[in-house]
Amino acid sequence: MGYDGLDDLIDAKGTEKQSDIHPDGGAIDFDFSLMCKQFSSIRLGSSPPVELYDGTASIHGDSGLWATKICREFLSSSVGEQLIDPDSLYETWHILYSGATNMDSATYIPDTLETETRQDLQFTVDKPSNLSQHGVKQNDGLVEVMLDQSISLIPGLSKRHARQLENCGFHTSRKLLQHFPRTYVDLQNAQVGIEDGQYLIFIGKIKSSRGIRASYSLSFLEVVVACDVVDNESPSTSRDDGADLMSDKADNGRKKTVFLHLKKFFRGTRFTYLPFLKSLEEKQKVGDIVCVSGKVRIMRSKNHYEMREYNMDVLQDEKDPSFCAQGRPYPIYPSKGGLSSNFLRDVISRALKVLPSNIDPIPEDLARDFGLLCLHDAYAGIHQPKSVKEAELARKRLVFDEFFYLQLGRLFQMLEGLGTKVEKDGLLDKYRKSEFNLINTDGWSMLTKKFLKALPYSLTPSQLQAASEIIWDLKQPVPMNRLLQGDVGCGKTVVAFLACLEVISLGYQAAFMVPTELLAIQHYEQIQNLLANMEAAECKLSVALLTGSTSTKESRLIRQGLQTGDISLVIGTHSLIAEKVEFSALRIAVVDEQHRFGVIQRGRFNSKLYYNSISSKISSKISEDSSKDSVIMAPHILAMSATPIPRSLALALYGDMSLTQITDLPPGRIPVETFVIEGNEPGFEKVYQMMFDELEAGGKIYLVYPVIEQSEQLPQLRAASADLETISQKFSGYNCGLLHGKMKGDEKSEALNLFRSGETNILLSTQVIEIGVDIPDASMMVVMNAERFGIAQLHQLRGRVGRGEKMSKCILVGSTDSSLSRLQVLEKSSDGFYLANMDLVMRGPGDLLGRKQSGHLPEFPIARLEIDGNIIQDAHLAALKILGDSLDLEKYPNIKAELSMRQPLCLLGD
Ligand SMILES: Nc1ncnc2c1ncn2[C@@H]1O[C@H](COP(=O)(O)OP(=O)(O)OP(=O)(O)O)[C@@H](O)[C@H]1O
Repeated sequence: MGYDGLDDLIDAKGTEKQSDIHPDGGAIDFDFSLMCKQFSSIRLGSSPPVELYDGTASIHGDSGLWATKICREFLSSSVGEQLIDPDSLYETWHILYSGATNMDSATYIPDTLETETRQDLQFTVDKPSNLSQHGVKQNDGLVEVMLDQSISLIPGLSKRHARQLENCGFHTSRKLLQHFPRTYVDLQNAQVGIEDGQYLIFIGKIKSSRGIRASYSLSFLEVVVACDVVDNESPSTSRDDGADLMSDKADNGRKKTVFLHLKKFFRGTRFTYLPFLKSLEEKQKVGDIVCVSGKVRIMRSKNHYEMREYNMDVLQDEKDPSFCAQGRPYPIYPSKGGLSSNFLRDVISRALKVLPSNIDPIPEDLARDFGLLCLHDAYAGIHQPKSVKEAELARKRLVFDEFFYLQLGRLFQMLEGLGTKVEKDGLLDKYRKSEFNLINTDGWSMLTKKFLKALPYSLTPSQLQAASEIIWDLKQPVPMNRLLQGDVGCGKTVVAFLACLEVISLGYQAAFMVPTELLAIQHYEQIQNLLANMEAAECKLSVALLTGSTSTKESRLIRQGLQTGDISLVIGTHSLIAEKVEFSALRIAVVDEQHRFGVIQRGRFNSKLYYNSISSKISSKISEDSSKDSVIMAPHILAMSATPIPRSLALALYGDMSLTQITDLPPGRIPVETFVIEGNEPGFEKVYQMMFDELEAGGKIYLVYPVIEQSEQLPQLRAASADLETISQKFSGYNCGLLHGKMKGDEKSEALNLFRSGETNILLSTQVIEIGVDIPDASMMVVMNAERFGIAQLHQLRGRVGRGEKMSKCILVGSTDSSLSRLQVLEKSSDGFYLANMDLVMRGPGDLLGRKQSGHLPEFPIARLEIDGNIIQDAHLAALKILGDSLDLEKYPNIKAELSMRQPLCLLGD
């Protein structure tokens, strides 16, 4: 045959068949069964293992035996088997062996690495001294777990390998264990049939185990497992009598035996030596019943299958093989920085094997109360689940942790800002009281009561309740941090005004920050009108408007007024948080449409106002009647959100806030009639006709466009500026106006005022009107290219009409037929919370909140806000429970340590 021996044959095969270098990187992919046909000394199936390399044994025999002996002793000695990955036996052996023989660094190249990294990534041996560091150390009662120790301490990882993992962001075991499977493939029982590339699970008997030297620097272990499976092709098959484990008497005639060739490859000269290969072989005991799962590849010989990516468990006698062979999820990981899914699975499984069971900082009883797995089981369950249910339970626990530490961090930070236990308990109490049922205006100041009386309408029960809740909060010795939510047009502004008046009546100041100048002007005019209704002269307050367009002279005067305390209420844009603006006695800051401001901005706003209000207060020594406590108190914050945010999202974004919801609408509101129409020629004809009818009936129309100017890139989008002429011609008897974000401040308010007064009948606008614009007699809205907007955004836009008592219409013009179905949800519902939830589920939080705000959402590696709403509520309750029990977390040192490790506090931005 032209070969001197088997060594020579394998070496020659390795070099000859370059195409056989596996694309995964370097492992030689020769078909061992084919070779058996050529070289009769190798036999498969029931044949006993063949001592292939006796010749080399004489060269290294002594040191090999010595090393194997030490290796065995080493395993049974102090290090303890539980800390050693059975698969790393060869590596442990290597340490000892290399000490004796002083060989080059040994390497193991898992055949699971992607090509580009495969050459660089190598498993070598852990120093035994390191192994002991993987246990749990008791340190002053603190469980110092391995989770945050360096990745290099995972047994069997070479320095290079650890470095590569670190470069990909896996600095610690925690990082690695939190690299969650992207998906699970359905591992099926092989009895259903075997096809190339399938993930299957088998029960079989080990027939042989061979460590084979393939070349001077490459070796591999091949374990052959015989399994009985149903023969779908022929009714009767000759069977190997050793492989009848899965036989079912009824099926006896239709079974066949298949042979699995489980292969692991090793690169490195020292892995080609006999003692090492022997030690590999010995780990797999011929005759053992095993459960093997992984991906099968068909070999050239019939009924022979190769598996390079596999798990193998030896079954104990008492285990029911059929149970073990049940299908289960098989994790597939997202590859990262060139580390393949298979490689990551290998390393994660090593990390799991040394993961101590008592790593959970959360007390057992709390975990039980919320139906959670312990942390150890959760990591095991997510990475190596036995069932989909187990994976789901594990996921639930890990999602809970993400939310829990976020909530805990936020609440903890809030508590840290408070002085006394009474204040802290009071704050926690507030969070616990999700329902505040008391409507009580008795405690309100005279000024607030007069304002209430002078309103041209009565507040709805829900508005009254919200105002009661907020005003009650204002009287507490703790700064309020509250989010006021409600559907479009429910009347949040007036509730916020009531809160402002309450603090003003006590001699303090209020600031009202809104995201656009238009809205600032509108609010300013609205409060002036409402105050004008009040009879008593002493009720005349000094109110100022401060925006980017305020002249330098005027803004200097306003700043002076704020500093001296002459101005009681200032309404403005983010100019209010400019460094130069100082307050004399700021007591409440209202942040309207607060999700338009980034969290960082909000934080800056809070702390700035706090600082300024203290500094100016102390220096000017005004408000003699204020108690010392109130001097050092931060201002109350009332945030308002017009986009109804599902509670889960609100907790994630504003976990540090108490929530108040206005759940009803002012009386007499008629739901806006909504139509979805395709934007083709007949569609537009219909739309124009409806517009004519509306104008004839004395209505006012908003025409909303996705863009200002026509663009060459997106010619299908209708543009506001470009359409002005067309629409003006079409509706020649009526006046058309234009409003968009690129116009100057005064141009914008003029356009809006003309529309408000009725001089303009049709206002062509971009989505700039989405926020807060309140023109009660606007009765129709047409949204062009409506599919470009999110559901929640369209609901907001639609909320600009139907604010009076007139029946209003909203027409959503979709560009294509296929875009209509998504829009139709708006035809059916006018409930903002329902629609926000739909948007959350359909498009995720990013689209619901818009890019700016969603950029401030904390990162959740595993949680999905759209489906994990219940878990975040549980986490919120659990955080309250823990803090209620120990305000400074001293009773829960492990939780405190974990909290600081996760660093959720910086997410607050303040
Ligand atoms: N109880 C009420 N009865 C009648 N009208 C009311 C009542 N409360 C508020 N309004 C009026 O309803 C309109 C909408 O109020 P407001 O602008 O405060 O709503 P909003 O909740 O801020 O809505 P949006 O989020 O759309 O800005 C205003 O014209 C306001 O005067």
